[in-house]
Amino acid sequence: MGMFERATAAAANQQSQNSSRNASLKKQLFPSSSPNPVSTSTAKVDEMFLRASQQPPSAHRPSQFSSTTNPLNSQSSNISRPPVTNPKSNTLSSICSTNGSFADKVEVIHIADDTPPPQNFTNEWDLDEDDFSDEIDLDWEAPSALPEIPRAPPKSTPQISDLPIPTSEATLTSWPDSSPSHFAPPRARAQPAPQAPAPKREYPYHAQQAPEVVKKPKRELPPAWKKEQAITIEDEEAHDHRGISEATPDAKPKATSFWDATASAVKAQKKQLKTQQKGPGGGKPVTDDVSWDDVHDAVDQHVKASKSSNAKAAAIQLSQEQRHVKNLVVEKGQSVFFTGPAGTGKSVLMRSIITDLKKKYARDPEKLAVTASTGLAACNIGGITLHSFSGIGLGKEDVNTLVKKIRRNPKAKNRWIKTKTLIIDEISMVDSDLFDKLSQIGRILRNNGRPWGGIQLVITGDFFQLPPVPEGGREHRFAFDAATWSLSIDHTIGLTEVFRQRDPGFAEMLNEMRLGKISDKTVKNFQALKRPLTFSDGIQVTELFPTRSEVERSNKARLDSLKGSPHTFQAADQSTLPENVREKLFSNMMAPPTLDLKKGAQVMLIKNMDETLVNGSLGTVEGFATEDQFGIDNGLEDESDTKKRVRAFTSALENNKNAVKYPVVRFHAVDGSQRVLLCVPEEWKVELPNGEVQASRKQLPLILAWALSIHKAQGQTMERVKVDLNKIFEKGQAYVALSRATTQEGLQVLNFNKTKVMAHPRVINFYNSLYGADVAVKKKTGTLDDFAYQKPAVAAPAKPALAKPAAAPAATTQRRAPVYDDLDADEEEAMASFG
Ligand SMILES: Nc1ncnc2c1ncn2[C@@H]1O[C@H](COP(=O)(O)OP(=O)(O)OP(=O)(O)O)[C@@H](O)[C@H]1O
Repeated sequence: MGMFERATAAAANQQSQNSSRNASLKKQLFPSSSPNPVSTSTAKVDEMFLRASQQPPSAHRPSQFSSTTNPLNSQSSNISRPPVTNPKSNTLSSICSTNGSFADKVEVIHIADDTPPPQNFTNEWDLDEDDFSDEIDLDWEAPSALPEIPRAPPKSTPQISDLPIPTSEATLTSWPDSSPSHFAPPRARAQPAPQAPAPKREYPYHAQQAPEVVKKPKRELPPAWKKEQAITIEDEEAHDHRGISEATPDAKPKATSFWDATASAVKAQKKQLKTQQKGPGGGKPVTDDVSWDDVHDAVDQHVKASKSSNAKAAAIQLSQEQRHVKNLVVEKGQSVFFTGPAGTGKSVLMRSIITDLKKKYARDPEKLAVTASTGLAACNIGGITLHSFSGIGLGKEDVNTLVKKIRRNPKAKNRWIKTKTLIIDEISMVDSDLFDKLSQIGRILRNNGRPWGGIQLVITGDFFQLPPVPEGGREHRFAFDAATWSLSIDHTIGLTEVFRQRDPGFAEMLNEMRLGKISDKTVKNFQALKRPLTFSDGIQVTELFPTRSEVERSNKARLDSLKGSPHTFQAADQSTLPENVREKLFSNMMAPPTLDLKKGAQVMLIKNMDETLVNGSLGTVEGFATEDQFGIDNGLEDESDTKKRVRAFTSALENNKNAVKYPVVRFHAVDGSQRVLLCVPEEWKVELPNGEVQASRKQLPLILAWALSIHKAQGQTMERVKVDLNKIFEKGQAYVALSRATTQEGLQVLNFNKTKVMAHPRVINFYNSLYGADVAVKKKTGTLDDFAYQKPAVAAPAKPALAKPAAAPAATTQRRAPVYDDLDADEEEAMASFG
C-alpha cells in the first residue's frame, strides 16, 4: 500500500470513528479541532470560551455590535487603530533628484538613482536550475520508501483550554497593514535628544553609500518661523482649525518653542503666519501648483508625524482568542491553521505571531520562513512566495524531480533543512497538489517521516475568499483537499470576533453571504445599497473590479478627464531575477511601475505613515511641490529679523523650482480628520529568510484609487467601496469585495443578485466540518459570549466532537493520492503563483 493510500485510509478510519460526533460538532461555532481524538478536549474548549466570556470586556474589544459607524465622521472601527511602530513613519525624504520639474509640460520622474544595489542584494534565484548545474547531488535518488506518516498519534497534544491564557495586556503588535519594513528594527540613526526638534531624515538607499546624506540639515522650518510663532501664541483655543480636526496632547506645559508646541498651538501659530503672508490675496497659490494653505498644512502634518514618531507607540491588543492562537504557535510549537471571516484579525494575528517568532529565533533567523501563496500577500507580511521558499520553480514536475532540483540549489536545500517554523499566508490560493508535494519534499529532504519533515506549520487564510487559480480549466483543488492536510495540522481554529465591521447587522449580512445562505431580508438590505454615495470631502468611493484591465481603464478615464498634464513618476526597480520572473513579481506589487498623477486625482496610500494615515487611506492630489518647500534650513539661525526670514522662506519657495516636485495629497485620515502630506518615494523589498534582497522597488506610496482590483483589495480595510455584482465571475469575489467595507454607509452595491454570490460547495463542506453552516448563519458573527451562552444547552456527550480532525468529513470521499503527472502547461497560471 502506498504512503498516500495509507494516509487516506488512516483518515478514512478516523473519519468513521468520528462520524458519530458530527452532529454535535455542527452545533458548535468555530471549535478548535485537532487530529488527536482526545475526548476531553471539547469540555476544555467550552470552558475556555466560558472563561473568556466571564471576563470583563477588555478595552480593545470593539463595542461589538452596539453601534453603527459612519464613514463621514469616521467613527469607525479604525479609530482605535494603534499607530504603526514604524521608524520611517515620519520620513518625508526623498532619494530623487530630477531637474526641471517646474517645466509646464508632461513630467516624467524617474525614481531612480545610480546607487548600486545593497551589498546583500542577491542574484540568486531558485527557479533556474541551470544556474546550479554543477551541484553534487545530481545522482542522488529519493528513497523509494519513507517511514509511514504517523496516523494521528495519541499524542499528548495540549488542548487549547490547557494553555494558560496570556494575561498580559501588553501583547503588542504593529498596525496590521504595516509594510514589512515597519517590522524591521529602526536603522541606525541618532536617537533624538529630548529637546531635538525632529527626527533626522532617512535616506533608505543613499544612506548605504553616502552617509553624509543622512547628515543633511534637519527638515525643519526656518528658525524665523519657530521664534515668531512660539512667542505669539497666547491662547490655544483662539484659533481657526480650518476644518481640520486635531488632537491636543494631554496637559502639556505651555509651549516655549515651535517644536514643543501642542498641535493646536502649532496650528494657531501657522494661522497667524499665514495671515501675515497671505496679504490681501490670501490663499492664492505661491507656486504654479501649491497654495500657502497646502504648504502650511503639509508643514503641520510634518510636525505631527515627527511628534508621533517620538511618542510612545500605541498598539493593538490581541483579543483573547487571538492570544490563544499565538500561544499555541509560539509557546507550544504546535502546527496551527487559523481561519475566520474577513475582518476577524487574521492578518493582525499573523503579524504578531511573526514578530514573536522572530524574537524566539533571533539567534538563528533562518529557522523561521515567512511565505504566502502570492507575491502580493508575501509582500504584505514581509515574506516570499511559497514557490520561492521551496525552490521548486513552477513546481509542475513530480516530487522526485523536484527534490533533485532543490538538491542542486544549495540555498533552497538549506532553507528546507534549517526551517523549523513555516508561515503560509493566504492559504486559500494554495493548490492541494502543491501542498502535498511540498509536504512530501519536506519528508525527503529532511529525512523525517512526518508531514513536511516535521516543520511546524502556521497557516492562515479564509477559503471563502479568493480560491487557487484553476489549472487548465479543471476544478479548484483547495489545500484542505490535500491528502496530507489534516495530518500536517495539530489545531484548526476559527476566529470569531469581527473587528472590521462593528455594525452587527452589516456583519451578519456579510456572514450570510460568506456562507452562501442569504436570507430575503439580507437580499433587500444589499439591494438598498445601490444608492449613489457622495461625500462632502470630495473623495469618492473606490470601485472594485475583478480584472486589472477594467481597473486601468476606469482610472485612466478619470485621470484624463482632469485638466492639465500628468506628472509621471517611474519606479526604480532593483533585481537580478530572471526577466520573466522579475516582471511577474514587479507587476504584482502594489506600487505601480509608472504612476501618472494630476491635481485632483484620487489616490490611495499604500503604506502606513502613522496612526491615522495608513495603508488604505484615500486622498486627493492638491498639487505638486518640492521637498524644500516643506523644510528649509537656510542658515538663518542667527538673524533676528523674523519678518525678513519669512520673506526669505517665501523666496526660497519660488527659487526651488529645480527640485523634484512630489504630490501634495489631502488625505481622509482614519480618525475623520483631513491631513495633507507631501508624498515622497518609499521602498518595498522582497527578501529571502536569510535577509537577502531578491527585488526592491522605490515608488511613491500611492496608487490611483477611483478603481482597484479585487485581488489587490484582498486584505485591505476600506471606508468607501463600490461593487457592481454584474461584473463578478468567480467564487469568493463578491464576498472579498463587499467585506472590504467597514460600514454600510460607505458601501455602494449595484445589481445585487443572490446568484452572483457564490460560495464553493466544497468550501462550505469544509467549514461545515468546523461548525454547522446553519448554526453559523443563525449566529452570524459568533462571539465568545455566544459560546458561553450556548454552554448550558450543549449536552455533555456532544463535547468529544470537537476533537475531530478538521478536514476529515469533507475530504474523506474526495481525498486521493496525489497524482504528479505533468500538469497542463499553463505558464501564465503557474507564474501567477508569484503574484
Ligand atoms: N485585536 C484587535 N483589536 C482591534 N482591532 C483589531 C484587532 N484585530 C484586528 N483588528 C482590526 O480589524 C481590521 C481587520 O483586521 P485584519 O485585516 O487583520 O482582518 P483579516 O481577518 O485578515 O481580514 P481579511 O480576511 O479580510 O484579510 C483591521 O482594521 C484591524 O486593525
